[in-house]
Amino acid sequence: MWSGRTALRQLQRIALAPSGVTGGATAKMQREMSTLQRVYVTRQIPPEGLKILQESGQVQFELWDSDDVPVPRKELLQKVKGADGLLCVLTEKIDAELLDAAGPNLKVISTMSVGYDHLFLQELKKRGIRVGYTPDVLTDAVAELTVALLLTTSRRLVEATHEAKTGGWGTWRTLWLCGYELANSTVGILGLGRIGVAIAERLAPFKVKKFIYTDVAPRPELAGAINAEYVSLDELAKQSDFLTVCCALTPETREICNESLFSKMKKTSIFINTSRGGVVNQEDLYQALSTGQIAAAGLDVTVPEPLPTNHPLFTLNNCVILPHIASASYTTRNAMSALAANNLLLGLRGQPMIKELKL
Ligand SMILES: O=C(O)C(=O)CO
Repeated sequence: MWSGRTALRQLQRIALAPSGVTGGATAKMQREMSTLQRVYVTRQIPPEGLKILQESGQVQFELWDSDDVPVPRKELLQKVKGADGLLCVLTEKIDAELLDAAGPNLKVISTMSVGYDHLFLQELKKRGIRVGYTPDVLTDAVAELTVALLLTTSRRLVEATHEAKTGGWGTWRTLWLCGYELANSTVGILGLGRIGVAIAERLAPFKVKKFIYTDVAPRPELAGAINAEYVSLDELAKQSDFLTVCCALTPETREICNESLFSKMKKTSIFINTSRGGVVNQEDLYQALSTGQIAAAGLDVTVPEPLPTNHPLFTLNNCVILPHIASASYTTRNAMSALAANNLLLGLRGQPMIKELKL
């Protein structure tokens, strides 16, 4: 095992070398490296996580040294061969094909995300592969962004700045660019977890009248903190002035926001989604928005991502679309990176991870 600054610098050089290049490692160092566990990192992750891996003295890792494009699937399948661990982000499908390509050494997957719909959990369970993920550290950032998106959508900020910039700003008008306010409103949360609670805590000071939520079962331990009432999905749709989706994407929640849900919502309701695009039937949402069935929608997530610029949803003034940035603060992305790295190292040492999925 290397120790000291020279070895660390050498390890960093190897870790950060472009694919397949092992810098200027000597034969001795290469022998020592062969005792380190092998890890592939599918993205240039934020520096805190990289530093943890580099300074661990536990792993040698290669990474896809870009944040602008995901690692091509072919390259990924090649690079995971023989790896002990994989640190990935949500753009990589971790399925049977990838696990077959990796082979029997693979013991740990650590995803730098709270969502895990890109992981084929049955396959991972079958093969005894442990999974780390990054809940909690992103709750504040996601809740903040959800509130920002809700206000941007309900108070028509994108339309308003566009009008101001492009000459649409005439005289002060009595009903021009009017939207909907949170005061005295009912806010519905579809899927109550840490993020839903954090959103409600931030919205409460806006004088929301009532919080309601639905989930597979009541969650009194969470709902108590925000005084939220458990209702059916139908009631959630009927009563909510603002309906915010916070559930994970699972077979049960796929396209749960569809024509049936939108048709029960009020014409004045605002729909917000910062969870996963797959929970929404986008054709049904387009219909609901374009026919005035609901007032507006704010989406941070879509199917596919990126949403093609010629997608019909982009033609609507009452639809605000963000490029999946809910957790995108420097603090949070570094915290996610560090947690993903620590989960990986702990998992590879056979110890409990800080945040591990129960498979
Ligand atoms: O972590 C996730 O699951 C995201 O969607 C990005 O923060």
